[in-house]
Amino acid sequence: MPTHRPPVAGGVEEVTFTLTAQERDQFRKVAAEVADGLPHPGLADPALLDDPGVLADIEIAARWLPPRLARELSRFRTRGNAHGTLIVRNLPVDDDLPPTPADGVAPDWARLPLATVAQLATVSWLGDVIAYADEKSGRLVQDIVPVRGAERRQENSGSVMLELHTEDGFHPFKPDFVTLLCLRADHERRALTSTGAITRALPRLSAGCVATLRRPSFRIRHSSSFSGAGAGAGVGEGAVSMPLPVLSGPDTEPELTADFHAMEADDETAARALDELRDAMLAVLVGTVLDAGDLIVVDNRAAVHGRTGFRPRYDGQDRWLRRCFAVADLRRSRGLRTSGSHVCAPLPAEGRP
Ligand SMILES: O=C(O)CCC(=O)C(=O)O
Ligand SMILES: [Fe+2]
Repeated sequence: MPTHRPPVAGGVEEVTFTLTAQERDQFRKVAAEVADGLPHPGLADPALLDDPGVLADIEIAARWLPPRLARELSRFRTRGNAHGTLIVRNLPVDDDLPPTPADGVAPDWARLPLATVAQLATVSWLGDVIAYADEKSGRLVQDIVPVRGAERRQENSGSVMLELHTEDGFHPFKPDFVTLLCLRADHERRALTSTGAITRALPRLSAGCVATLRRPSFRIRHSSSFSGAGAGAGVGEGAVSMPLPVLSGPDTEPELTADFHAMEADDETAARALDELRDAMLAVLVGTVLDAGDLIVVDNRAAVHGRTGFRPRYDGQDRWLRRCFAVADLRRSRGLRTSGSHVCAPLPAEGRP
């Protein structure tokens, strides 16, 4: 069960970048031009967008993004910031939105050409897009909506508080960046997307806690979304990762892999260290309600993210985000992908490629 109290909204102003109306129109023009040329003939499955020609066209068009935005994205990719989070407001999205899909899957990405191209163009400044065959059918751009019956799940289809987590922390090729583009806020604007950065939590941790978190004494249960409908023949629900450290890398700016719902500690000391980390994270958490056209980028190595609870109505106007991941180096996952594809095959049974 989720255990954290909601963050106080705010604290994100210093990492928020808002496009002017003129910049949004410029971006809209670039995205619309690419979108008009899609889908390319011969796409294996237009729903997946997993086509090198399409992605190359989007990447080239992304060179014409408003320069202020390109500079922000480039700076965030190379240097990061204190919150491990960048919020971009006022991105172009499609005016004529279909109803929020009740089953969690939009009819076809081509129904949302502007939002899709705008998100992929933004992502191309962060790295290479990546997806996983055993999660959301391997779609490069995934729909995140509340699903009836899944309310209490610790997944993005739920609507109770979603516990702080590293995205797909159990996966050897987990995303380096998670992007969430909002198409619709929840009715009451209660859903706060929250992030907690390790560099801000670190000064609150005891030396003993840090030393323990650097031991490979933690395992992450595979997300249940990795074994749901449409999943491949991977290890599935119930599988756990290899033992992992929570912290790795440089002393002052370590990398973080944590999940306060799905992470298991191997012993009492490790369990206490994880509790201490959670308390420290709660003290530094920042949160924001995403509105239509807002995109949050989380550096998945620097920060954990989660979401407060909200009340879906299942009336076609529910909260709707679209998610897309990037990695700094796609080649590392070559053993799990067929040539030209950005989608990783299901993990083999031992949980390693
Ligand atoms: O709904 C949100 O704001 C966050 C969802 C989330 O963690 C995800 O889709 O990875
Ligand atoms: Fe997430």
